[in-house]
Amino acid sequence: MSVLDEILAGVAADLEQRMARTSLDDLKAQADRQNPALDPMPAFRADGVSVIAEVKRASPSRGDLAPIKDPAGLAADYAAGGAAAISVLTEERRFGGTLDDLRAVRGQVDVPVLRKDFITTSYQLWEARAAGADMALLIVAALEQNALESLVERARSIGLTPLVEVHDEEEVERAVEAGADLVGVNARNLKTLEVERSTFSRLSPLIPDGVVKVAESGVRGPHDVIEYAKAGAHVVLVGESLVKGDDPRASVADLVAAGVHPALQHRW
Ligand SMILES: O=C(O)c1ccccc1NCC(=O)[C@H](O)[C@H](O)COP(=O)(O)O
Repeated sequence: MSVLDEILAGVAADLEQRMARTSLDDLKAQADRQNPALDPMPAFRADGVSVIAEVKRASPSRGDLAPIKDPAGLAADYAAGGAAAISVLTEERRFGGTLDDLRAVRGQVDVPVLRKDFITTSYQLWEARAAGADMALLIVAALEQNALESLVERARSIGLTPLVEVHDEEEVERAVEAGADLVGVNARNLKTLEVERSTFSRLSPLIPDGVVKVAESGVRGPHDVIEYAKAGAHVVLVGESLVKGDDPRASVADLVAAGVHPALQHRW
């Protein structure tokens, strides 16, 4: 079984339990009580490289990263440093996240919040909106094309901006076919879990003009922001280096400052 299949099996088992506890109608009622979702796209399309800063406790590739006792406080630091959005990993078994983390972050920051999880059902999209998310991750490798297309449509219909994640050429084609206007190239190979930053520069030219390109994984510091941006990234998504650093606010500010480097003025 691949790592992705193992993660998906655990996610499906946990989802079954939540579905037994909370009906879809209840989730929809909770979603109705939320403020309207925030649109991240204007900030992502603005000058400079936007930073999505991630709340990430652990990962399959690295094990425990940081205990993060106060996810809302961490998110507030990220936002104060200039993050355009906050990503919250809500997968429990391998990443140590929860939907409660997302609720706490939502209550603390005014920037858009991404539910980063392994979403295969519209129920999970409703959970995301009910917890206050503005965006939801859809991983092409985890979805048949029909399911991908219907989840992109469903996400939008409930106000969520879908971030459609790809790892190779075929997945780029599928994301475009599904009508994605926010595409994340994840440099982490799902088979080996190794980060290969060159994946972004290889796939970036295949993503049509007008689509916002997100470089996911492997940003160690400002230098990687500049390199991803030179290869066409409008947004970078950063987890490990931020949660392991001493000063998340300053670290995000350094990444944001790198994204307005004079060498990057050609981007849109
Ligand atoms: O991080 C992992 O080990 C991982 C393994 C399998 C699927 C997804 C995984 N990570 C999720 C992410 O996409 C990253 O958290 C995100 O891109 C940030 O990456 P990084 O800055 O390298 O922590």
